[in-house]
Amino acid sequence: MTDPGQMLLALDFDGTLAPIVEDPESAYIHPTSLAALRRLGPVLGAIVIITGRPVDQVRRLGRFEEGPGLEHLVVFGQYGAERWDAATGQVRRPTRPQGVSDLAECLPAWLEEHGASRIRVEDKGLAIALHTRGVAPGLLDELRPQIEALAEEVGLHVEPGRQVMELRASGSDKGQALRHAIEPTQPHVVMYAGDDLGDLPAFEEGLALRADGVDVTLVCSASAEQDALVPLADVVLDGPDAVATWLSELADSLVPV
Ligand SMILES: O=P(O)(O)OC[C@H]1O[C@H](O[C@H]2O[C@H](CO)[C@@H](O)[C@H](O)[C@H]2O)[C@H](O)[C@@H](O)[C@@H]1O
Repeated sequence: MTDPGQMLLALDFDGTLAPIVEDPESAYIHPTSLAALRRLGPVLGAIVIITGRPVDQVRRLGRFEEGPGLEHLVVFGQYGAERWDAATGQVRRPTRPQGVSDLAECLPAWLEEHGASRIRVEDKGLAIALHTRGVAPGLLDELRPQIEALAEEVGLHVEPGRQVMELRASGSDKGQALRHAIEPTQPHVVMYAGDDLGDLPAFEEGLALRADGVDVTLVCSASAEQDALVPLADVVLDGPDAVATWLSELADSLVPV
């Protein structure tokens, strides 16, 4: 069996470690996943979270610092633009792009003008997310051409997700984040789990690593909402509950009792 010290476990947050809920502020990590990660932390070569969330938010919702085991966790936030290293406490947080400030200024009037004031706005500093869960399902798809035009006007691009569209600067994605994550340890085994379109670049990076001889397992946290990762996945699990069971079984198999 491969030495667990040669393994890297990379995980998306929303829809994979945390169940999808209406309010993004209360999407806490699944307790069983957290318990499994605390057991795996001391034995695996590396555990990284690669998320669209800001690092500060995912640190709070992930409860990683409320107990032992994850002292070496690294979180790549905002699709890799931000990075937090638990071991050093260092945070890389770029300044807010001008386009995001411009967007924040014109967005309330734009939403009003497009009959879309029900859309919930999440300002993430480096990006602005437009959410319709629970308020206006389908509205983002209807307005997609107009949202793309707005993004272009302020020099941003659209990152679509599960009942969300984020307007953010180009220059980072989860594939690049995964590449950066493996650099320090050059693991022989890489496991990546995700659920949404934003995870596709990481899956593609996983396939490239596999072609280079790395033992890669791609895990899809499946939902009725998004199936884009299914054809590329080695393992398809039924959402965050099943991911929690998978992580517990991984811990049972790798961590000495
Ligand atoms: O890369 P991720 O960790 O998956 O983050 C992607 C976005 O997830 C969040 O939105 C999603 O989860 C919400 C809470 O469950 C849900 O209400 C929403 O419909 C989902 O799209 C988050 O709010 C975004 O900022 C993240 O970028």
